[in-house]
Amino acid sequence: MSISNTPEGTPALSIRSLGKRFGENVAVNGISLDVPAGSFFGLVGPNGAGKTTALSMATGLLRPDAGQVWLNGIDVWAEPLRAKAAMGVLADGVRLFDRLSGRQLVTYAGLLRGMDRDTVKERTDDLLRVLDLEDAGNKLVVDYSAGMSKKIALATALIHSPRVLVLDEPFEAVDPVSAANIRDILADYVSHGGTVIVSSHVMDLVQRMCSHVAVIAGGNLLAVGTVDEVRAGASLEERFVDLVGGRGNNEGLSWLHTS
Ligand SMILES: Nc1ncnc2c1ncn2[C@@H]1O[C@H](COP(=O)(O)OP(=O)(O)OP(=O)(O)O)[C@@H](O)[C@H]1O
Repeated sequence: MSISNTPEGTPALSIRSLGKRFGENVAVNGISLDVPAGSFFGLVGPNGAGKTTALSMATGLLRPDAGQVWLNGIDVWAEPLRAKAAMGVLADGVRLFDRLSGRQLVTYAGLLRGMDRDTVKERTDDLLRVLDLEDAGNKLVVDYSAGMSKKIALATALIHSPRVLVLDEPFEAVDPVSAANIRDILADYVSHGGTVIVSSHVMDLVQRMCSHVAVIAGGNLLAVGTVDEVRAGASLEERFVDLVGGRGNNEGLSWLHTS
């Protein structure tokens, strides 16, 4: 089955009983969920919830202890090359080849994907322009700010025009103008048939941007569905706090009071 022959209705991403533990610590506790093709899917959860671990397993970066993952119906761990050809990944905490310039890094990502040089050059120019990195294109990535690094990593995830984008915290450290540009790019991508899976801590952003959302905490899936289903009349932030708990732990820092 080729990617273009993916049967109608096949989820962009299917996860079944996915689990990972680090020593005694269960990071992801047998999660199952489907990400509908063409959706803008948010993954939210408190710090340490298991988001990065789950996304790393879903994208073939971290081997699961248990469970299975299919991307467009392709088993990610059985057929990694085919699955990875269909995805663009912005991973959290993965080091970039930072002795390359931004332009070289994006070019390298395109060539690695088997694209021809002219197309790579054209798309690299486009990506540097829309991500406001034209001036920094010839600077080494090691000298980039956190937000610039995030944007150039996003460019490497987009260059081959993947069917599914998996983005771990794409807005972290990114300035508001660039964030708005990235949102526009992603919304346009989804409106033309792409699927975006994005983890974020910014509930307001997820509520405005995403069609679907999953809430995880302590490695467990607490809620999943359309954003309207999950928020059930409240704001996503209120619903998140209800589901996850943890408010009211801020008593007892009287030593912090300066008057
Ligand atoms: N390589 C690792 N070795 C040991 N423990 C790990 C490792 N990676 C993650 N963990 C643990 O697994 C749990 C889930 O971490 P993970 O990074 O997936 O959470 P997260 O939801 O992405 O958090 P955040 O929002 O803070 O980025 C945490 O308890 C974390 O300490």
